[in-house]
Order: sequence, then C-alpha cells, then structure tokens
Amino acid sequence: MRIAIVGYGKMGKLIRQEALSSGHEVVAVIDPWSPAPEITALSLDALSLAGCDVAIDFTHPATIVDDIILYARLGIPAVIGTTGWYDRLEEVRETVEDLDCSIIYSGNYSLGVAVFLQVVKRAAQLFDKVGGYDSFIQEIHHAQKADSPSGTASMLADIVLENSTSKHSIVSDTLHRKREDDEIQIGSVRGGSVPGTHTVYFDSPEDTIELTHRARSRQGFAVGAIKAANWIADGRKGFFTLSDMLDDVFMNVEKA
Ligand SMILES: NC(=O)C1=CN([C@@H]2O[C@H](COP(=O)(O)OP(=O)(O)OC[C@H]3O[C@@H](n4cnc5c(N)ncnc54)[C@H](OP(=O)(O)O)[C@@H]3O)[C@@H](O)[C@H]2O)C=CC1
Ligand SMILES: O=C(O)C1=N[C@H](C(=O)O)C[C@H](O)C1
Repeated sequence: MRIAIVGYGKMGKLIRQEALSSGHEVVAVIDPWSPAPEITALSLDALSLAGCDVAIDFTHPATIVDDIILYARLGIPAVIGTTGWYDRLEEVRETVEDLDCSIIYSGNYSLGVAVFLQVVKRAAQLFDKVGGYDSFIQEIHHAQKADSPSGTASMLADIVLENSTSKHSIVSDTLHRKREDDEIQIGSVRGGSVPGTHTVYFDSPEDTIELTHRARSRQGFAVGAIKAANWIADGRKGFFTLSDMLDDVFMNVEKA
C-alpha cells in the first residue's frame, strides 16, 4: 500500500516504521509543525494526499473532524486513530455516510483491546443480571496526552452503559458534588510515560472485580493501525469501527 501518515508525533513515527518494515510505501508524511526531514507537506489537502491508497491519521482533537470530512470528500480511505472527538460522532457520521467514504475509526487499535471490549461487554451483561454491582472506569496515560477521558475509556463506558439497566449516563467530572448511582464515572490520571492503562471495576459490598488492559508500549496500536489500513483500503465503503473489522476478520467475534 502507498500510505500517507498524517500527524508525525509519537504514533506517526511508529506507524511509519511499522509500515516500512511490513513492506508498505510511505508516500506522504504530513504535519504542520514537525521539523523532521521525513515531512513531505505541512497542510492536509488533495495535493498533499495525492497518490496515496490510504491515510493514517494520529493528530489532534482540534482538527480531526475537518480531517475526516476531507478524507470522505476526496474518497481517500482513512484510518482514524485520533481521539477526543466522540462528542461529535453522530454529526460526523451523518456528514460522511452520504459521501463516498471508506473510513475506520477506533480509540484504540490494539487487537488486545478489541478483545478486551468484548470481555467487558459480557462482564457488564452478567453483572447486570446478577445485580448489586456498581461499575466505574479508570484510565492512566503519559503526561503529554492532549485529551481526557481517553478514547478507549469512552468506548468502555459506552459498552458498560449499553449493557447495564442501572446506568443512564457517563461522567468524567464530579467536582463538588456526589456521583449519582446511575452514572458511570471515568477517572483520568496523567503522569510519566505510561502508554495506556484501562481498568473497568465491578464492585459490590462483598467483592471487587477489576478488568485491566495495560499496554506495554505503543507498538500494538501501530500494528493494529496498519492492519486496519489494509482492511479499509481493500475496496470497503462506509464508516466503520475496529469491531466491524474484527467481526469480518475473525467471523465469530460478536460486535461490541
Ligand atoms: N487509536 C489508538 O490506538 C491511539 C490513539 N492515539 C491518539 O492519537 C493522537 C496522537 O497521539 P500521539 O501521536 O501520542 O500525539 P503526539 O502529540 O505525539 O503527535 C501528534 C502529532 O500530530 C501533529 N498535529 C497536530 N495537529 C495536526 C494536524 N492538523 N495535521 C497534522 N498533524 C497535526 C502534532 O503536532 P504538534 O505537536 O505541534 O501539535 C504532533 O506532531 C491522540 O489523539 C491520541 O489520543 C494515540 C495512541 C493510540
Ligand atoms: O494518547 C495516547 O497515548 C493514547 N490514546 C488512546 C486513547 O485515548 O484511548 C489509546 C491509547 O490508550 C493511547
């Protein structure tokens, strides 16, 4: 594949290495501020993306919605790794589904996390049936992370919400007030160089169950993003999640 890398930060650099070592061609590296010699363009447009089969975008929440709409308008298959925009998900979906789009997005491209989402879904369903368990989420990331809560924590909270009859909303800030019983709280901690740790708690007066995914490095995100690029650039049309890819590739995996 001829890949355009959009955003040449921690993830963009790793994805370039992963793309080259798996035999792909990196035809563009687009980042407005990076001084790296690999940069081919400072702005994202039809010209800077010319000749690519797929764009892989790990940039910033501030510009990602415009990026997605551009890929859709240009009909360029795109892998969206950037997080911090899911409050605009339905608006983006409505805009791009009418266009000739080939877009896959996920808050976490680690295939381990894709399976973890299924485990959490099943756990939420079971604890909901048993009753008496409160649920909440904690995520820890490096001090440079731009957004909170993390995209992965938002996906996990959505899954718990959809599978719990006692929960009706998700909150990430309960400053100066009590958390309501029907709220799922996401706690975010930023510090050091933690690549990404997510824990879902199911807690009763008798016991606590903690389900944790702990990334050892960013490598798993890069490997998954290249797999997603292969999948979306293979003639698929629509606005997909990584769960759709998992369903398709590992046919019996239930959708999260
Ligand atoms: N889905 C997944 O699996 C994962 C998702 N992420 C997400 O990916 C995003 C990037 O993460 P990470 O690489 O760690 O962050 P970095 O800050 O290291 O890299 C982002 C890069 O994108 C640049 N950038 C900002 N805006 C634009 C733009 N409009 N066009 C092109 N480049 C731009 C930044 O420049 P500057 O520094 O000057 O702003 C920076 O070089 C985040 O949203 C993060 O949450 C991260 C890991 C895994
Ligand atoms: O910014 C990061 O680093 C990460 N972001 C993603 C998220 O917001 O969930 C995925 C991973 O945890 C690392």
